Formats: sequence, structure tokens, C-alpha cells
Amino acid sequence: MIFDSYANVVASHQMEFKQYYPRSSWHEHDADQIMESCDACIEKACAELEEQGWTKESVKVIGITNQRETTVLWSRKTGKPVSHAIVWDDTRVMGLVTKYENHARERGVPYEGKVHKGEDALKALRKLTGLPLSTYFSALKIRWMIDAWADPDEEKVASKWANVKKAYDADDLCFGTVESWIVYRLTGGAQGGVHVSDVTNASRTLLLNLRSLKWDPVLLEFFDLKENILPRLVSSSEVYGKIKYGALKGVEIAGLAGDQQAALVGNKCLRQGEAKCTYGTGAFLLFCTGEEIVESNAGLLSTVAYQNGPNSKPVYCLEGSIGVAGSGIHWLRDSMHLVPTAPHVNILAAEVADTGGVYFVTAMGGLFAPYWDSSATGMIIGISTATKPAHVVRAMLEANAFMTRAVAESMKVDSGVDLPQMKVDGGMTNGDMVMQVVADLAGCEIVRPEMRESTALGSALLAGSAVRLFGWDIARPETLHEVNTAGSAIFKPQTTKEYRDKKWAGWQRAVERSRGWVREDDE
Ligand SMILES: Nc1ncnc2c1ncn2[C@@H]1O[C@H](COP(=O)(O)OP(=O)(O)O)[C@@H](O)[C@H]1O
Ligand SMILES: O=P(O)(O)OC[C@H](O)CO
Repeated sequence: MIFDSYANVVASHQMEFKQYYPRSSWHEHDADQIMESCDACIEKACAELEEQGWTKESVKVIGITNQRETTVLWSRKTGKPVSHAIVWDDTRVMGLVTKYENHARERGVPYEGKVHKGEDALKALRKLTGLPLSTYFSALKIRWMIDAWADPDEEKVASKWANVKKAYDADDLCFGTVESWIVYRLTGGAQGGVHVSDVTNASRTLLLNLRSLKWDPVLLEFFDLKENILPRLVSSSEVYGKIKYGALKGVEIAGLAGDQQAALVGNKCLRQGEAKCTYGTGAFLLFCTGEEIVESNAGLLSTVAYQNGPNSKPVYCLEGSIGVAGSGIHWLRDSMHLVPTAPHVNILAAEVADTGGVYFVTAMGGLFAPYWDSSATGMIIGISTATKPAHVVRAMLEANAFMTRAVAESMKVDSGVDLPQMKVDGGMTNGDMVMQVVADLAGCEIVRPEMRESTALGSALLAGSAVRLFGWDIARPETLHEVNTAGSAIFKPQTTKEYRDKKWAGWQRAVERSRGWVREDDE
């Protein structure tokens, strides 16, 4: 996406790339294909720019934003991926989560001069990283990738991962989340590419100390990982290097942020108390807590919102990560064939006034925030002979609203702040019905900007701010007042509190039923 000084989109190009699902609950990417799609998007967006009478030299600076946690491993020598990347919502490391929880409880975790054991060890890990041990974050994915070659249960796939171990033993392995991989490749790859990761992405690995913003030796020892695989840590807004090839050769890359943090910046939620929710594949509600780290007692993550330059203090946020949002709609479309296209869910759901008592707990990869239960599975309950596809589709949309309410209630517990209004963006917010259902059941006003590419815009603002393009300065939000001000749509709750609370009670009962379904002896 190429933006002008008002954050109007001047030119853009987007492509899908292949998703690999080699087994149930496994999800992989080919990092080379990610790069090919980036390269093609750069060329095509620049061509569109030129068609509109601009030169490609008008592009002054580049920001990159990315799907977080997805774990890419490549060879320092060749610059090539040594395996497929494992995607954030892949839950193959579920067994490792239990193993490392026990490991922490038994061996203990050093924190503030004392070794904590038992449940305190898990709390210590959480204090260090802001995160729970979960299938979601990168560290256990890296561990799995290094060890997969030797796992007898993985015989059929082991050969695919053998190069990871070889490269690791030969000190040739580089780890990066997706922004790290893209920067590395754009700046030259094996020919001098920079191996960096910004602190927003690094804060999702379980390897970063949330306070010092450094890779933490305690965590590296805990996961038994060598530091030489890790990227150099950088802020979210500074010049990292120049693009070495293609239409934008020579342009500086100066902004890096994980997609959810970038969307927070793109929505200009830069100050304590401001919040947004992005409904894409998953849904992510982020609440800016300023320079203070708020430790959650209610199942939220404490994470880095952005760091505005290498010498700036980091800004933190509380995050409620919801694992399934748009991916649920894709499931209705591709696996259940209930709708021909994603937007069609709005039409089908509008055919019925309610779900006819159906609840859909969208725990297809376990439950994320605020429940954090990997033993929960997807569940549709309340079915009767009167149940139609439209009820199930509507119940899926309602699940987004209930999950949003669950996260918003946790935010209130942690921060003391109610969320009467929430800014939203992401592909799912294109659906008016989806948004109205969220407003009706979560009970808050939804504000949807006309320009909904806040994720891309956030990384552009971080990059522009680093070189003071158009006078933008993230530290001075008033310099962004002309950015993305075109009209917003507002969705107000059209339900009574009594109705919302009744539905909420039903949701809570449904969630309880879905929990604990997977047992250790299950396949
Ligand atoms: N009109 C719509 N109504 C409901 N959902 C939609 C609509 N358009 C797209 N989506 C959903 O939005 C998701 C894509 O959102 P996007 O922000 O592009 O996701 P991501 O950044 O995670 O790839 C898809 O999963 C799709 O199901
Ligand atoms: O919705 P996705 O798949 O683009 O990714 C969202 C997040 O980065 C995962 O944490």
C-alpha cells in the first residue's frame, strides 16, 4: 500500500499465498512464497503508482508489518529457509506446553534474585515475558522445529525438518518472525542482509524480557536455545537498511511492527487508555497502557505496543487475542460450504432474527484470551430440528461478539477502564451485519473508519515518523491530526442490557462445556 500525507491510499496490490495444512491443527507457510508475494506486490503497486502519473521515486520510505509469532528459520550461509515456517495458530506444540509447564514447576524459574517453583514459576515466566506458556508464541515452535528430526512419532515428516537441526548444530541457523525475514531478504539476504527484529514482534516470542527489551538468558536457558540464532533487536521506528533490488531499490526501510501493534498506531491509539480491535483471521483487542506495564490478572497479555526510536521508552499495551474470527468464516465457506463467499455470511445471518438458541464456541485451536485453554475444542450447542444453516452462521458471528465482551471485561478488571466505544478495522469489519452483531452483544459502540487498512497505515506512520516525512512524529500525535480523518461508520447497540446479559450467560455455559474436551490420551 502506498499512502500520501493524508494517508489516502494512492496505489496498492495484494495477493494470497498458499496455506499448508499438512495435518489437523498444523499450519505452515513457505517463506520463499511470502517473499515472492511481497516482491510481486511491490512491483505491481509501483506500476499502479506510475499509471497514476507519479514516479516511483516519490516513494520516500518503507514500513513493514506482519503476521506475528509465525516462526521462520533460515540458513545464514545460503539465505534460504531450512524448512516451512510454522504459523501462529498451529497447535502442534500442545504437548510441549504441558512439558515445559511441568519443567518450570519442578526446576523453577529465577526471577528477581529468587528461584520460583510450582505455580509461582509459571507466574515468574509471565512476569518476565508478559505471556503465558502457550502454543501461540514462537519459542516452543522453534524448539519443535529443531527437535522434529528425531521424533519417532514424526517419522513421516522428520526428513523435512532435518536441515533445521543440521543448521542449528553448525551455528548456521537464523530465526525470525515474518518482519525479520522480509527485512533480511529485502536488504540483501545472504549478501549482507540485516538480521533484525523489532521489539513488538520480539515481545511475542517468549524470549524477550519485557522490561529490559533484551533477549533474556533465563528464557534462552529455559527453552535450551542458543542466542546466536536470534536477530538483533531494534525499535519500531528507525532506519534499518535499504532495499537492494526491484522497483524500490535504494529506498530506506524505517518502520517495523507486528500487525496488531501497527493497527494500534494506524488507529492513532498512541496514548494510555485508547483501544482498538482488529478483526482479521483472528481478532485482537489492544488497549494502550502508556509507559506502564500492566500485569494482567484476567487472562490478557502484556506486550510492547511500539518503541518510537532506539532511544525512546517503549509504550506497552494489554492485548486480548482471540484465535478464531475470519478464519471461522473461511471454515464456513471452504469446509462446510454454508456460504459461497465470506461477505455472504452477512446475508445468510440476516435471514434469521436470532440463532434459535444455538451457540458456537469457536475454539478450533483451543481458547485464547481470556480463557487460555488448549484443551477446549470448537463446539456447536443448542441444536434442534429447527436449526438451519443461517442459525449456525449467525451463531458464528455472535461468537465474535462474546469473545470481544470476554476480552473487554478482562480489560476492565485489569485497567479499571470501561470500553464504551471501540475503534475497529480488519477484513471482517467490511461486514455491516458482523459489526452490528458485535455492537448488539458486546454492548459497546463500534467506530469503523472509512479507510480500514490501519495495519498498513501504522507501519507507514512508524516509517514516516523515523525520517520526519510530512512532519509526522509518533511522539507528537498532533502531527498526525490530518491522517485518516475521512468519515467513520458508527454501530450502536440496539439491544437491552437484559437481553445482552441473558445471551452472555448462555455463552458462558457453552464455553464451560467446550473446555477440557481434549484429553492427554486423545489422538
Ligand atoms: N464482508 C465481510 N464480512 C465478513 N467477513 C469478511 C468480509 N470480508 C472479509 N471477511 C473476513 O475477513 C478476513 C480477512 O481479513 P484480513 O484483515 O485481511 O485478515 P488477515 O490480515 O488476518 O489476513 C477473512 O478471514 C474473511 O473471512
Ligand atoms: O490475523 P493474522 O493471521 O494476520 O495474524 C494476526 C496476528 O499477528 C497473530 O498474532
